[in-house]
Amino acid sequence: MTAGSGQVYVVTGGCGFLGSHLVRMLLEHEKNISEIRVFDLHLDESLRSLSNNRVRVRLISGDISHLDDVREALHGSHLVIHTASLVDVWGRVPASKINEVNVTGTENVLQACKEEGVQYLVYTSSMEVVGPNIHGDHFYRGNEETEYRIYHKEPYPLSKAKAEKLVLEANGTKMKGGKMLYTCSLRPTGIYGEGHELMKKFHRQGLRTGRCMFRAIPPAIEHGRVYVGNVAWMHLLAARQLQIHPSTLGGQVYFCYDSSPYKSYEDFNMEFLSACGFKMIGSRPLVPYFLLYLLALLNTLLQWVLHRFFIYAPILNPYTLAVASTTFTVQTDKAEKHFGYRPLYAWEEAKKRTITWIKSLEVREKDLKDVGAKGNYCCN
Ligand SMILES: NC(=O)c1ccc[n+]([C@@H]2O[C@H](COP(=O)([O-])OP(=O)(O)OC[C@H]3O[C@@H](n4cnc5c(N)ncnc54)[C@H](O)[C@@H]3O)[C@@H](O)[C@H]2O)c1
Ligand SMILES: C[C@@H](CO)CCC[C@@H](C)[C@H]1CC[C@H]2[C@@H]3[C@H](O)C=C4C[C@@H](O)CC[C@]4(C)[C@H]3CC[C@]12C
Repeated sequence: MTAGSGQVYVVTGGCGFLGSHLVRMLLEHEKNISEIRVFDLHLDESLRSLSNNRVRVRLISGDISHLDDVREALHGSHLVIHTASLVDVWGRVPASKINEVNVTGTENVLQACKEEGVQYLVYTSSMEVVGPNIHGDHFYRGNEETEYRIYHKEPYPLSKAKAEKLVLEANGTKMKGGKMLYTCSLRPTGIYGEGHELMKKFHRQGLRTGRCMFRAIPPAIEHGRVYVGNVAWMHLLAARQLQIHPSTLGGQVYFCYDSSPYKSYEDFNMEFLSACGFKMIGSRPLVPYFLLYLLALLNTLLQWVLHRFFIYAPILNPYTLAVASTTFTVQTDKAEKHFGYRPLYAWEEAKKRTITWIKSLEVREKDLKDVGAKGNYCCN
C-alpha cells in the first residue's frame, strides 16, 4: 500500500462512537488526505483494515492526558480533530479523571499543536457547555447567539466548557516559526445513530420489560438530537474550510444540527424502537415528577453508599433527570453560512440506518442466546 502526498489528519478519540464514524466519513469524502492517524486509549483494530491505496489509516495507542503521547501522534500532521473525551454524567469516573482527560488532554493537544507546528484544530465540544442548566431554564430553538443562564456544576459539562474556552482562546496564537494556530469548536446536541451506547442500554432495558417503555418525561419537553453521520460530516467540512477561510471559522463555535425532529428524549428514541415492536406506555408521565426526583436522589445515595464495593451508576440521577426534563433545542444556520454545511443525511435516511442497526443488535442477541442454549444442552 502506498500513501500519497496529501494531508495528514489526526483524529483523537477516533475509535469512539463519533470518532469511528468520522474516520469512515473522511475516508469516503475527503479526497485531500493521505493519512488518518486514529489516536485513542482503546484501539479498535477493525479500523486498520479501512486503509486503501489512497489513504493509510494508522492506529496510535496513547493517552491524551500524556503530553508526550500527543506530541508524538501530531508530529508531521496538518490538522487535528479532537473528539477524545470522557463522556460521563453518571458518576462512573471521578471528577479528577474527567478533568484530566477533558481539560488537561485538551491543553496537551493545544500545546502539541504549537510545538509541532500543526496549524488547525477542530474541537468536538457539546451543547452541554451551554445547557440545560439545573435551574430548568428552557433553551427553545436557540442559536449560537441566544442568551442563556449558563451554570456548570457537574464535572462533565464543566470540563467541556473549560476545554472549549481554552480552544477558542488559542485561536490566532503564534506558533514556532511564526505560523498561526486556528481553532474552532463544534457543539453537538444528543448524538444518535449506529453504535450509540445509550440506545443499546434503552433497547436492552426494553427487552427486559417485554418491549414496553414507560413514559417518565412530559412529551412537550423537546430535546435536541443530531445524527452521528451529520456530526461527522460537519467536522469534515469545518476541518476543510478552517484551512481555506481561517479568519471566518477561527475562534467560532457552531451547534451541530440536522433535520431530526424536535421531540422529547423518550419519544425520539421511540422513532426507532417502535420499528422493533416497542410500545410507549402512557401519553403522560406515569410517575409524578417529585417521585422520579426522589428516585434519582435515592440512586445518588446508593451510589455513595456502594462506591467502596462497586460502581453503581444507573441511568437516572438528579442531573440526567434535569437534562431530560428541560427543553434544549437548536435552530441555526451559522454552519451553513460560514462553511456551507448542509446535512448529508436526511432524517428519513438517518432513521432508516439507526433502525437497521438496532435490528442487527436483536439478531446478534438472538444468536448469542441460541449459542448459549446449545451450550447448555451440550453440557447437560
Ligand atoms: N454522545 C453524545 O451524545 C455527544 C453529544 C455532544 C458531544 N459529544 C462529544 O463528542 C465526542 C465523542 O463522544 P462519543 O459519544 O463518541 O464518546 P465515546 O466515549 O464513544 O468516544 C470517546 C473516545 O475517546 C477515547 N478516550 C477516552 N479517554 C481517552 C484518553 N485518556 N486518551 C485517548 N483517548 C481517550 C475513548 O477511548 C473513546 O474512544 C466527545 O468529545 C463528547 O464530549 C458527544
Ligand atoms: C429519565 C429517563 C427516563 O427514560 C431518561 C433519562 C435520559 C438521560 C439519561 C439522557 C437525556 C439527555 C441525555 C444527554 C443529552 O443527550 C446530551 C448529552 C451531551 C453529550 O455531550 C454527552 C451526553 C449527554 C449529556 C446525554 C446523556 C444522557 C441524557 C442525560
